[in-house]
Amino acid sequence: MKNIFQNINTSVAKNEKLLAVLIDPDKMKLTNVKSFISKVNQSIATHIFVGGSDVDTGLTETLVLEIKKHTTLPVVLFPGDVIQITNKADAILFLSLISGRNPDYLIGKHVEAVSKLRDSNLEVISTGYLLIENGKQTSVERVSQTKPIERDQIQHIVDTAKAGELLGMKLIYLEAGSGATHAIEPYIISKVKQELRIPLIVGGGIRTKTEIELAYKAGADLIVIGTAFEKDETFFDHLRK
Ligand SMILES: CC(C)=CCC/C(C)=C/CC/C(C)=C/CC/C(C)=C/COP(=O)(O)OP(=O)(O)O
Ligand SMILES: O=P(O)(O)OC[C@@H](O)CO
Ligand SMILES: [Mg+2]
Repeated sequence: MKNIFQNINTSVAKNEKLLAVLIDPDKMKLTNVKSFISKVNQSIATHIFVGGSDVDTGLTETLVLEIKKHTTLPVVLFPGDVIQITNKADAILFLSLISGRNPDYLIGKHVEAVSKLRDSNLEVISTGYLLIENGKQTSVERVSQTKPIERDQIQHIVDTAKAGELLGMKLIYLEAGSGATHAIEPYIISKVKQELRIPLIVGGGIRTKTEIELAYKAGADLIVIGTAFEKDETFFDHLRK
């Protein structure tokens, strides 16, 4: 048992900040995994997330197995759909898209997922997932057919996150979307964090060390970065342990 959620909570209590590298099974070549993960291992990353908005069947499991050959970091599924579930990972963010009003992404996919989760050893971590408007349409918006919350609707963002906590969700994830033009702004992070007692994940469009530091300072407990590493692996050099 890996106790991934418990370890996140312990880090938050000690004010130790966490960083997840997001690997998209659609974009990562299996032959590149070894060298990519060796860079992850030498960096301040604490978690590896695996997922995409739109991934073909089977790709996720093969990728997770390859990643696990090269690291002891926890591998957490961050699935856009049920077909991305594999029990070869350590945990799954059981996302409910609470910024939207599509029943399939609030509860429907979850019911479908149970037959796969029932017999697996995956640690299931209930996560309230909020898509925030970032200046361009995101894959999540397209796939889920939902509208993100406008950036200036601060109270609605805060109330949605808090509603997730009150429903018993274990984590809240503020998502600007992969490759977002505007990452979640620090003042939004800090408003949400002030209201929450549970850990806060922030991702989408974060590309620089300064943006990472500002997001941590505002109250992000765990930051997720995918595109910046996909585009330029030298970014890892700025994030050495
Ligand atoms: C309950 C299960 C198992 C599945 C549904 C889970 C839900 C509700 C997901 C929310 C909506 C969604 C499509 C999320 C995708 C999350 C994700 C992996 C984003 C990262 O992918 P991108 O990087 O945006 O994808 P591209 O790079 O393909 O654009
Ligand atoms: O790819 P980037 O823009 O880093 O976004 C990471 C993640 O939050 C997307 O779901
Ligand atoms: Mg992506």
